[in-house]
Amino acid sequence: MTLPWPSVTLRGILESSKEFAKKSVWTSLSCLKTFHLSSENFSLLCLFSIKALLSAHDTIALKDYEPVLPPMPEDLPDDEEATRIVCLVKNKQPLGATIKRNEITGEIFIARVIHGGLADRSGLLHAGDRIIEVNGFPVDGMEPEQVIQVQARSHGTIMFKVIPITERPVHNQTMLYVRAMTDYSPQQDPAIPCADAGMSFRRGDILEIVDQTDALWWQAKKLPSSTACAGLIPSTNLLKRKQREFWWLQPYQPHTCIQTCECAQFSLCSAPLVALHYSLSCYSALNSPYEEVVRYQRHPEDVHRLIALLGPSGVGVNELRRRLAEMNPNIFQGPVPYTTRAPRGYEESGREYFFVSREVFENMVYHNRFLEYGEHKGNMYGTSIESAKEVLNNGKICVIDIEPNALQAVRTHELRAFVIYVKPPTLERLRVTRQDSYITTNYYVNRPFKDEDFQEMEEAARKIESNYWQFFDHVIINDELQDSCVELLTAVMKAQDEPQWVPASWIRPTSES
Ligand SMILES: Nc1ncnc2c1ncn2[C@@H]1O[C@H](COP(=O)(O)OP(=O)(O)OP(=O)(O)O)[C@@H](O)[C@H]1O
Repeated sequence: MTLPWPSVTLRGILESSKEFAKKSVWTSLSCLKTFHLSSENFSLLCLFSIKALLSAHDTIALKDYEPVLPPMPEDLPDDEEATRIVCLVKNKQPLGATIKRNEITGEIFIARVIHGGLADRSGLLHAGDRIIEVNGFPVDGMEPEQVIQVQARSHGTIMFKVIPITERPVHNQTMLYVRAMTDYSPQQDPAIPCADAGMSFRRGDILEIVDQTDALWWQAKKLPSSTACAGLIPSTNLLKRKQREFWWLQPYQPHTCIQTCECAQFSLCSAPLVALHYSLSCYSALNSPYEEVVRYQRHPEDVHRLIALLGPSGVGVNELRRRLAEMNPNIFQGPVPYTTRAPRGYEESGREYFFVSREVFENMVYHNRFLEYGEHKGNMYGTSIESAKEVLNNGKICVIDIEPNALQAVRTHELRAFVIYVKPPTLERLRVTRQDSYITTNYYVNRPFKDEDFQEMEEAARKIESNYWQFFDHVIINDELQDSCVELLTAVMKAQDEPQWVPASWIRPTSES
């Protein structure tokens, strides 16, 4: 689709090319004179330059440029500067603007112009402009849907007569990048001004917010972005409001489609607020539907980022962590855990475990010094923040496995965890790959996998994904063990050496922190 050109512009191209040719000739001549070339060379070069310029001019002048725009209307009103005629070339792309009607006066206005869309790129239509005519049809008093029909009927070009907004508000847009903490589908949102102009996203997606001028509807692009055109998404405040309403009004029903809304991308701006389904299962999604992020690359002299592995029981988190440590124990290391059990003969405090009394352990729990802790056969076990930091301060890469409830404790400024989710492959692939593997459960140590184990693993994975997907920096499907080890090593090195999106609060204070 080509850019919409106002009719004056094509003519302008021809005029400016002639002007350019003239100017270039004079510039060339004066330059050559300045360099005191011999009169013979000077006249030769002049000849070449003139020939080339004239030939370029002739080529441009002989060409027919498509499409041919309609002539400008002759009956333009006297107060001409008050109105503007805008001709856009129609193609399959939507116009990239929404309209609204003043319910008292019946006047039609441009409600918003979508960033990077056709109207925006023309630079000729702006939010607040009043539309008087579309293709010669006066639109005052029409319903927005009727206006859409008028513009939909036109072929080739579409002409708007508008009264430009007198004082366009100046918005100093600051670039904002966020990680979506919830799913959103404009097609399931009856409140969106125009579903076709909306942009869907999933938890964990990185969004570039290109326009926050509207308090309710922001414009954003999903990264990495292949499109120039932004889409509408609910603002933080709007999502929070909907989440609160939904929280009070409805029992949790996953993925309920309440109502679908059809509308062309040129539609009424305001719509009634209807309670929506958003994933509310995660506490932090309720706190903030978007997490502000920044691009962060670890400085080679900084401590490494913590690597946190997470997955359903039996998927192979320990196996992968063990193999990674074996690859190079000088680089990869786990933190030394704490326990209240008595040391065995060969064990040394600070090597296998830190052996501490229950009183000391409970004191550490009280002061939030554990990333995770639990009780097993009457003894307490736990991984402390200090143990992880000690590995990192020694210049090594600390690799730990965590339960989902430790996510908040590791996603901090001091540990800067890179979270890797280990996902089971399909049931068929589990049956094939785990034929010679053994599982340890609450009741058995090392017994062969059964089909029920695989089903439980799949079910646990579904729950983890539906609640925590937004926190995963990388996902490994643990199918063939060897491939997973290679993928893990690659991801771990990328986390340390390549730029990553991290919460902005890790780098600088934010309004949320
Ligand atoms: N890709 C794989 N192919 C075959 N066997 C695997 C694979 N990954 C792990 N295993 C095996 O599956 C078994 C369970 O793995 P592991 O103990 O690492 O699970 P886990 O995720 O740490 O579970 P838990 O948290 O319950 O300890 C082990 O015998 C391990 O060798």
